Amino acid sequence: MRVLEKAPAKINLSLDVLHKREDGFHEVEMIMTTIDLADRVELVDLPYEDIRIVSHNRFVPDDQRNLAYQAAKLLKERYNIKKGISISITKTIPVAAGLAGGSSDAAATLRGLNRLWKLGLSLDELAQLGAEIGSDVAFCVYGGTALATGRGEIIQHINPPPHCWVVLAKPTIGVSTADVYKNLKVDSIKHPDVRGMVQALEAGDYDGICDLMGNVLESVTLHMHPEVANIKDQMKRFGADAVLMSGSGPTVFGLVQYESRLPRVYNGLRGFCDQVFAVRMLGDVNSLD
Ligand SMILES: C[C@](O)(CO)[C@H](O)COP(=O)(O)OP(=O)(O)OC[C@H]1O[C@@H](n2ccc(N)nc2=O)[C@H](O)[C@@H]1O
Ligand SMILES: Nc1ncnc2c1ncn2[C@@H]1O[C@H](COP(=O)(O)OP(=O)(O)OP(=O)(O)O)[C@@H](O)[C@H]1O
Repeated sequence: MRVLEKAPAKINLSLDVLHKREDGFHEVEMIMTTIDLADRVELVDLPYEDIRIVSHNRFVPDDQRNLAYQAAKLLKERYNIKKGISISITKTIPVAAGLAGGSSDAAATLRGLNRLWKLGLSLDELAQLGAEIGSDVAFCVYGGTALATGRGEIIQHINPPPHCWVVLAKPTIGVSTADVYKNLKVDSIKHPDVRGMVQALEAGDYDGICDLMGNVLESVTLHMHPEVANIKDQMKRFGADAVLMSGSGPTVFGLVQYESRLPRVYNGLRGFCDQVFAVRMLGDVNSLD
């Protein structure tokens, strides 16, 4: 049998860090939403007991380092599944970009294997398993729009952002999430108004959302890679309504309300960056169906 799952990227409309925890992780408060930039995960039964990763992207590991591999292994062990699986990942989401590509592939693998192996698990149960793989995986299991707290695994669904376009530009550098958190100076953070962002989303207030966008990890990544700040400036100059770095970066995204403005932002960025995308928000929780 064969199962196909879409694995969309996320952006962080707001990302705050409250403090460093005893377990080494950081306590966060962030707003995440899925966008229509997605990998494709295809799951096919194998006639022998093994987990095989097939990917034609040279930056994607094809062994136990792959988060999709870890998702399959976790389900096999937890539910004593004596079956083999081939996981083909067609990447569209740039790797190590702050867009949760690997996490979304893992989440898609959890959803897909739940169907293929008829495990009957709820999304909440899959999200709990996902949290064992990585902090962003729980959100990616549901998709949609959410307030994420804890180390990112406690998910509260909220209203999707109003209809708009998202332009993304990824510089050629890759960024290590662990390095960014390690270099964050927790005591000198200027905190974004995450709860205000929840209210703006609940009210469908596009201008409010634009005004309240903020990400405390920017200070670290922009310091390490000044070209990210340059891309932010260019995106603003070309007419995006609001511009922010996603997650630990280095991808920068800009919101554009009117389609008539999109070509100027998109084409302007193409002069600076190899990887530029213009996509829709997919912020509705049912967008994975
Ligand atoms: C930056 C974000 O992508 C924003 O959505 C997430 O906070 C990171 O999520 P992720 O990549 O799934 O993170 P994980 O794979 O769980 O952790 C990678 C590393 O980032 C650091 N980390 C991650 C999440 C968190 N709340 N605090 C941390 O300090 C830890 O050093 C950890 O070893
Ligand atoms: N399925 C996968 N796709 C891409 N990278 C993967 C995958 N599985 C494991 N990885 C490893 O994870 C690293 C980070 O890749 P990923 O694209 O998930 O980063 P990210 O978008 O910054 O994640 P996040 O936003 O959750 O911090 C890569 O360098 C790669 O070695």
